[in-house]
Amino acid sequence: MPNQADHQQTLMSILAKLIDDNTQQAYGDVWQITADDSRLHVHLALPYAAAQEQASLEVRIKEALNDPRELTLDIEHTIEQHATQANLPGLKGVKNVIAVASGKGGVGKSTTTVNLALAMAREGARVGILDADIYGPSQGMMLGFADGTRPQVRDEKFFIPPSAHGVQVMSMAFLTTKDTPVAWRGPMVTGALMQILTQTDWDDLDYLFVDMPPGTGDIQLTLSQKVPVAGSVIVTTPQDIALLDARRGIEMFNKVKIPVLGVVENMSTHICSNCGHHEAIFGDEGGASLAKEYGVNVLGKLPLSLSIREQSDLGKPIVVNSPDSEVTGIYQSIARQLGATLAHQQEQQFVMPTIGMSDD
Ligand SMILES: Nc1ncnc2c1ncn2[C@@H]1O[C@H](COP(=O)(O)OP(=O)(O)OP(=O)(O)O)[C@@H](O)[C@H]1O
Repeated sequence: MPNQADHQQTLMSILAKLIDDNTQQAYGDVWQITADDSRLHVHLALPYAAAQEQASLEVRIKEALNDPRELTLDIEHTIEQHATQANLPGLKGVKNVIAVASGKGGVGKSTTTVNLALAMAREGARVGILDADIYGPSQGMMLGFADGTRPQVRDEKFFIPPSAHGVQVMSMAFLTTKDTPVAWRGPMVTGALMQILTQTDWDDLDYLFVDMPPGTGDIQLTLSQKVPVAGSVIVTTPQDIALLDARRGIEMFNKVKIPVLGVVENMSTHICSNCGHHEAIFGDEGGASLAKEYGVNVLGKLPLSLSIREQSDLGKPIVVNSPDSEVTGIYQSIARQLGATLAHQQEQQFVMPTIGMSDD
């Protein structure tokens, strides 16, 4: 009969070999077990947030350990600050900026950003959104902010971002009126955005998602050079033309040495509203071949879904409005993989200095 300590060692080695669905690698040495005659308490320490995996992990752990004792699991996360391109100084109050970009407009970049950010918050991370989509800022509307919402201002200089569903949000739309000129020239756009970015009092964020303007022109390139970004996500639809533009997006980030953490394929399949059948109208290999070509992962595929559109339009994105839906499950999985991918970028593991935001 093995003694208690040996037995616990055996259980730990079983858990170490368990595959983390978010990295497709074994979890390794991240477990602790405390036990008595009737209870087994498992502690999991992760470098990314994964609260929504609690129930499914409990089931997997129970199966793997095959131990009759009552099992409890707690998942702890510690999110590090990661390096930025060209070692740009980070933003005060923000550990990691993640740029969400698309090679062309209308592919669902803003919808993906908002749902991804909300999903990340539901995993337990502290999250913000900056709507940098200056020509069509839609984050305020999608998060249900009333027209005319304005951030509070501290010391006549710093914006305090309003929150929705636990996510801090800043948007050019909060600072402009319908009379503000929309024909911004490039330098004005980047200047205004950098100002919003650095003059917002972000409150202790693990991730700030930046909803980039669509495309890969001068504005996008300048932003990619100036905003201190830890990683990027490319949103595309599966049509060849969108994929071509997504390639340009990846190449833009490669050029400025921002890691592309993955591709999200949006409007990937059509679900028949009569029978529920999924149909890949534009083929189902586009995102995968793009990802393979550039050595990045497809983080997930979202169907063309009426509820995604309707719920965003109502100011209640699907992740908060239908938290138990299949689509929300896809966003949650994308959020966890994104956090895990950033955390495991070994070469990006340095903690960078933050710029000071003096009050004078
Ligand atoms: N998976 C989806 N299923 C159904 N409708 C979607 C889906 N994703 C986005 N949409 C809808 O498509 C439209 C365009 O989406 P969105 O504004 O997010 O695109 P975008 O790429 O950010 O556009 P732009 O770059 O021009 O601002 C919106 O009406 C949105 O609700």
